[in-house]
Amino acid sequence: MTEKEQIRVVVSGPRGRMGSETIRMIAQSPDLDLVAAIDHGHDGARIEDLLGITGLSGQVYTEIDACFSQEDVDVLIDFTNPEAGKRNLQKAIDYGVRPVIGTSGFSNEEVESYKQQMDEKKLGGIIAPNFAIGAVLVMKFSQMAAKYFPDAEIIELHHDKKKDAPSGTAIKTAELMAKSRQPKKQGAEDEKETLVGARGADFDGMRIHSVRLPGLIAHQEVLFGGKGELLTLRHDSMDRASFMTGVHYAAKTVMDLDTLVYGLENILD
Ligand SMILES: NC(=O)C1=CN([C@@H]2O[C@H](COP(=O)(O)OP(=O)(O)OC[C@H]3O[C@@H](n4cnc5c(N)ncnc54)[C@H](OP(=O)(O)O)[C@@H]3O)[C@@H](O)[C@H]2O)C=CC1
Ligand SMILES: O=C(O)C1=N[C@H](C(=O)O)C[C@H](O)C1
Repeated sequence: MTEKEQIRVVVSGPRGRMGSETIRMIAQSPDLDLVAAIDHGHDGARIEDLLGITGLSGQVYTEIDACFSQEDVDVLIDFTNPEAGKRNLQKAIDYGVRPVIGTSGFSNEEVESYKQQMDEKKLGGIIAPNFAIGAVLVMKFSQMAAKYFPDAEIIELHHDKKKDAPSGTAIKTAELMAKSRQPKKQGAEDEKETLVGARGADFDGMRIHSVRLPGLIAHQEVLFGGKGELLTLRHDSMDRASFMTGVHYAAKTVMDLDTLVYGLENILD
């Protein structure tokens, strides 16, 4: 691809909070071209009519096969739900389209099986639980800190329309921390919950707490306790624009990858 060529992008979940933000980002990015959108309704509609934004190119497809066979597509960006996201990712692999998946809810086993297929095809792609640079840095810093502070708890806080709990970001953070942390069951040996769920979810002995409130967007705190000290790492997404630098970077970077990467941190310099 020459520098002047645009990357041809399809967005799945165009009416959603993240999908519509992604479309606005693409419209402002000279290196990206919005080719089409995948929705589960509105087949054949113009994307600009669907979103009420003038000047957008491309039409809506309800059938991803029809979209990928009729349009020339480089990259699929998916912000839907776990079921649709997995279906769309598989279709992208089948058609040789590079996936950029922001949808949460992929297990490590699923990521591995998609990676094997993509390795065979030498197809680039990314699944990223969080595209905000600050959130990715908190994950990295948490991994560093967990080596020295095995006593840690994660509190993730999101808007009350979020369907999954805990967040994909919290799970990925805990996975990274588990790589450097000595295994340890968090809390008192003989602690008992007098109200079920009071101590949150258990990940490898660490606790994860999910808060859902109107007014929130996406936030995470990782607390580390040691003798006489407390370390708190916190990230706040106050606007969904916070994810767009990472989404844009991922859409460009997958063009030069020949495998599936799990986590934005693995493609940052
Ligand atoms: N990686 C990251 O940085 C981020 C990831 N996320 C994740 O992205 C996902 C979406 O979040 P968000 O935008 O807030 O959610 P929304 O519910 O606002 O958007 C999801 C959209 O997908 C649509 N949809 C459902 N099924 C299909 C389908 N089969 N094909 C096409 N579109 C479909 C929904 O339509 P309808 O409402 O009609 O069902 C809806 O418009 C979540 O998994 C969330 O966790 C969110 C923020 C950042
Ligand atoms: O649903 C959201 O909003 C978010 N979902 C992702 C997650 O589950 O981690 C990323 C971010 O936290 C926003």
